[in-house]
Amino acid sequence: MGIDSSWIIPYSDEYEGRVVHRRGNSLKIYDRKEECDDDDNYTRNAESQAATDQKEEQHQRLDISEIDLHTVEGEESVPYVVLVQGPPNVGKSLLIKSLVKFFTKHHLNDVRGPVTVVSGKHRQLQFVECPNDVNGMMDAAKYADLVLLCIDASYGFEMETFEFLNLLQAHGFPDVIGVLSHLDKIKDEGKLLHTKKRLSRQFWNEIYDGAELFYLSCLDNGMYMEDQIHNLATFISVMKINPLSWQTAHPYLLVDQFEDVTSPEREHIDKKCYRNIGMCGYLRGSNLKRGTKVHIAGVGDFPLYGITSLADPCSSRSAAKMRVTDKERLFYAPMSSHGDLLYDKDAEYIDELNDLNEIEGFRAGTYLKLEVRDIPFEMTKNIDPFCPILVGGISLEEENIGYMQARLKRHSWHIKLLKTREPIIVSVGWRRYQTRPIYAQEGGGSRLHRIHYTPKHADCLAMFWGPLAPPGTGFVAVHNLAGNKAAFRISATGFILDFTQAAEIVAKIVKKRKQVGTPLKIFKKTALIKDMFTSDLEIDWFKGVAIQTARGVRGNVKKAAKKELVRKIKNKGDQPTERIASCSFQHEISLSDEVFMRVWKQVGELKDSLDKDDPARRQRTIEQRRAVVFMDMKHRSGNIMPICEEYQFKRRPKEVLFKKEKGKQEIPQCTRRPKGCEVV
Ligand SMILES: Nc1nc2c(ncn2[C@@H]2O[C@H](COP(=O)(O)OP(=O)(O)OP(=O)(O)O)[C@@H](O)[C@H]2O)c(=O)[nH]1
Repeated sequence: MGIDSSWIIPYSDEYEGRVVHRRGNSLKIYDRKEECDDDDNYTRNAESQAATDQKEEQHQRLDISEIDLHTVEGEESVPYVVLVQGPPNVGKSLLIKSLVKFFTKHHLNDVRGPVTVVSGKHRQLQFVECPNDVNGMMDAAKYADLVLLCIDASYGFEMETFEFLNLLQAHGFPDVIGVLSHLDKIKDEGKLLHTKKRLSRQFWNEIYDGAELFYLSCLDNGMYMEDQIHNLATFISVMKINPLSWQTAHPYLLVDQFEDVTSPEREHIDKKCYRNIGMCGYLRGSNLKRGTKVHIAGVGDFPLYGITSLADPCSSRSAAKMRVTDKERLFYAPMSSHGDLLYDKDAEYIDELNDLNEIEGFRAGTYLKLEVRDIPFEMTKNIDPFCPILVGGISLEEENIGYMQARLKRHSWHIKLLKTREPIIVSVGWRRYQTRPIYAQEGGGSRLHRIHYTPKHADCLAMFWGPLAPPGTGFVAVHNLAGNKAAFRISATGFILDFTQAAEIVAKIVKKRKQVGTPLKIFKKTALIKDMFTSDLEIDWFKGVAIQTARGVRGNVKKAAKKELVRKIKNKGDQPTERIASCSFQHEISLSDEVFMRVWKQVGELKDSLDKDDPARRQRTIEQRRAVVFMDMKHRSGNIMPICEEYQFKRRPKEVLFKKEKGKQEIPQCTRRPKGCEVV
């Protein structure tokens, strides 16, 4: 099957240090122009490269006999989240199935939700397939301990990979291992070696020099070859995994079992009633203290109604207390219908609840069931086992809502500049929500000049209203969440600077304004101007400031006009004689002239009245082509609208996919492969 040519971009020159190249129906991203040329000449160099590559491959193959899977001491019992990420059809599910088969000898039909396996005496691994929608990718970048970045070698790097790397950069960079799949599709030996070399060089350029990269070169009975999986599995079983600072500072759960426990009577009366839910998962990061509020990604902030400590369903130590067969002990994937240990009071394993140390709270590593009440029905209606649920604990400080000052840089692959007050969706901390920032640049002194658009290649300040996040927290901004868009979806990245002095910052932001006045009386080159100032005091402040008429006659403000003179001119004693400025001009002006003065004016409140309005009205104010469907969360989250999983977008017309810059070159908007397409 060929590629639909409508989404293919034409050949483009260097772009962000890379070359995007179209050859026939295939489209690839190269690190450097030479690589692009190299690719054409690969056959000439193939023989000479073959020897070098074979050596590299030999180095890469691990001597597994030297590694003992069960001798790693002192590791925590909480499973590491191994996120398998990659563009559609790259082989993510197949990789998880092959790894699960290697560790447990079980065959997994579908990869739904997290799959936990015991990989050794001291290590459990939880495999999660990263969804391809932006919401799922944003959350995954926050909970991943290790990322297996899958790249289709027969196609090359795709947009999803670059988007995900940007998300990782903003949320802290966990360990990343590259996995090249579909190598068996490249039949020519020379081309295969050349592709391996080119992709590994590109991968190292993106991650770091010498980053681990594994090759999966053929299938055996519909699964990856066992010896190749053995190498990868062995490596992830023993490698040191470093937790991220945001993760260690917060308690969080990746839900591997979800229950709707609303009473059927309540549901019968009102189908759209608020629901009570139970969520199970390993407590990660820091301890969970009583009274901690949690944020359910995409839904909102909720207090915890109940916390129950359960036996670890995938540990050889506690498995005896659960009703599982011996075989299932090393394998736990309730959403994939394996080891479905439904919560049972008799089997409940409670030691840490009544005697819970109030100061310490629930320890990280404990398997918990969290009960949350009054959740909007949309959450249970839209639940998707392929999209894992992230539940993050929030500190008291993060419960508040206010102004934040951030430093932001537009991503140079995003075609448009970001416009002040245009709604964007930010992913910061555990949350993702829509806000309407004001962009500014440092002006003279302590002044901040409001700018209408973000600079093209430089960073700027962004002030926005939202749930507070600690200074230094990274964030990502996107304009829309549509999965079918061809364009690069990350609009900007940045980090929070401060929120404590928000009110002062707001007072400092100024914008350019034109004050307009009209002549009251003209005495040759001097004129009395009305309607430009609000008081005589203001006229005093603006003494000497340049003014101009619409015809271009320049002048400046002199002083407030004398009261007797104004009274005489107006000829009505009771009319106000204030706010009339005496101004001098280069030439005589006429009574029909309009006089302008350019001033800096305080922006005032950042949060405009729209933020307080109901969701329906707010929705109407957003550009029509981006019709975001919000949950009605007004009563719970004040004036912040959380983003739910359910979105509807109108397709952008095809012609907008190409934008000409300076009338010269077309900027590539699409290197995303439509699902199901094959390279010919
Ligand atoms: N020939 C070959 N086929 C592969 C390879 N890896 C995966 N496939 C096939 O590609 C197809 C898609 O694989 P999946 O594992 O479902 O891919 P995925 O990334 O999970 O796809 P999505 O869930 O749609 O994003 C399956 O038919 C696999 O058998 C490979 O290395 N070589």
